Formats: sequence, C-alpha cells, structure tokens
Amino acid sequence: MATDDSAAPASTAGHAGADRRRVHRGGQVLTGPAATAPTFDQLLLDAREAPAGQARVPSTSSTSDAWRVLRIQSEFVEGFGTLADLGPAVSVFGSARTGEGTEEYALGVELGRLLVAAGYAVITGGGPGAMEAGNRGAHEADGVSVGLGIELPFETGLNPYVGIGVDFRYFFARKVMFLRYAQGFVVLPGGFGTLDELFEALTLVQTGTVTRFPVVLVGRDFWGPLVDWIRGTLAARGMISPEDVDLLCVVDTAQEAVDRIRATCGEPRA
Ligand SMILES: C/C(=C\CNc1ncnc2c1ncn2[C@@H]1O[C@H](COP(=O)(O)O)[C@@H](O)[C@H]1O)CO
Repeated sequence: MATDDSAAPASTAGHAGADRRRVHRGGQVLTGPAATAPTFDQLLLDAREAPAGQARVPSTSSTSDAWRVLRIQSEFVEGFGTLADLGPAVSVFGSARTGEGTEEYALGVELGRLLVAAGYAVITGGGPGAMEAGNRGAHEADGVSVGLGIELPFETGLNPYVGIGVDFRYFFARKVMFLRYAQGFVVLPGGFGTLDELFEALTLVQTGTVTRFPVVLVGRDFWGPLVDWIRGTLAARGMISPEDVDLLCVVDTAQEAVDRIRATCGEPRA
C-alpha cells in the first residue's frame, strides 16, 4: 500500500485536511512507510499475510496473543475508569458520512442539544458526520459530550466537539462502553457501522441480556423499509418473535426520540 493521498481508501474521500501520512496506533505515532502498518484490530482479526510492501509494525512479538490480552484488558480499564462517573447517558449512532449542512446533520445537532436539556450525557463514536453532529449539539448545550474513538486503517481522529474522549484499538471493547454507560440508543440514518451497533443492541435486548433499554430509530423514511422487512420477512418467517419487532421504536424528530427515551427510562438521575 502506498502512503500518498491517492492511495487512501475511497471511503476517506472528503476528509479535507486530514493528514493521512501520520497515524496513531494506540501510543504509537507512525509516519512514512510505518504508517501503512495494520491496526491492532486488523492484526487480531485478519489472518491473511500483510500485502507485499505493507509494513509489519507493530512487530510480531508485540502482537502475540499474550500481549494482546493485556492490551485488551487495558482498554477496558481505561474505558471503565474514564466513564465510571458519567451519570445518565444516551449513545447516539449514525453515518460517519453525514455532511455538515444537511438535514440529517442538523437533526443530530438538535438531538444532542435536547438530550442534554433532558439531563443526559451524549456518547458517540467520536468520529465525523452524525457522530460529530451529536457531540456538537451536546457541546453547544454545555452538556457532557463523550466520543469513543476507534483506531482505523486511515486516520480520522476525534471530532472537535468531544469533551471526554477515549480512543480504542478494538471495536468489541468500545462496543461494551456504548452499552454499559448508556440508558438507551438513538440511531440516526447510517450504513454498515450503524447497523452493526443497532443489531448488537437489539440482540442483547431480545435475549434479555440488557433490560429496559430503548432503541429509537430517527427518520421514518430511512428506517421504515428496514422495519417493514423485519416484520414482513423475519417475523413472518419465524426468525424472530412477532413482539420482537416492538423492540424498535421509529420516530421522525429529535424531540420524539428524547421523549421515547424518557418514557422508557424515567427521568434521568445523576
Ligand atoms: C468512514 C469515515 C470515517 C470513519 N470514522 C469513524 N470514526 C469513528 N467511528 C466510526 C467511524 N466510522 C464508523 N464508525 C462507527 O460506525 C458507525 C458509523 O458507521 P457508518 O457505516 O458510517 O454508518 C458510528 O456510529 C461509529 O460508531 C468517513 O468517510
């Protein structure tokens, strides 16, 4: 993999000003050829050999499974330690590609503001798009704005509206934090990442692993067809119980989303 801008993944297009030649890998800051090294998540999950010309940093010895366990453990310690006293919070998900100036971005900002006004801290993935919008609303309302960043093969960094930030190397450790410290999820329109976070929450609620945990989807036009498919195919063909469809709540406005969170969780208590 080359290191110039033209070789950056297509999905990073539009990240004007991002320095793609310097990347953070946990405590490491890598530049030049070393910056092409895979992330810790890639090293853990991708069994294939590194493509020719791609650097192997960190070295194989530092990524042995025994060391990995300690690094994973340290992520949990860092996350739990940082968020332990957060108080009532709601995790907000949505597309990393939602552009500033769009209706969906404005919706995210309003949602962040209203959640703070209702007494909640706002937790997002700390990235651009809908995450930035949620953090921005929380920040503008002088609330607690949390960003749980993830190390990616290309550098994006935490958005400027994150007040409390934690950087994760492993997606699964970060996912625990979204759930552990939130009283509910609000999901704005998004892609694979958003769907992954949505369906993980639904599975945990469906199996009773978490209880009284509202999952609110904002945007009937966006989410309606998915909910129709869940009802018309998953429930109709017995893949889920008919009542499982009710685990999802679809609304159109940020205010309705906050109202649904409060209706399920009660008034937030510090
Ligand atoms: C792809 C782009 C930026 C990636 N930066 C991200 N930073 C933090 N969190 C992210 C990022 N990308 C995805 N996520 C997580 O998944 C959800 C959004 O994924 P989607 O596929 O865009 O719906 C989000 O809630 C994050 O937790 C810029 O092009």
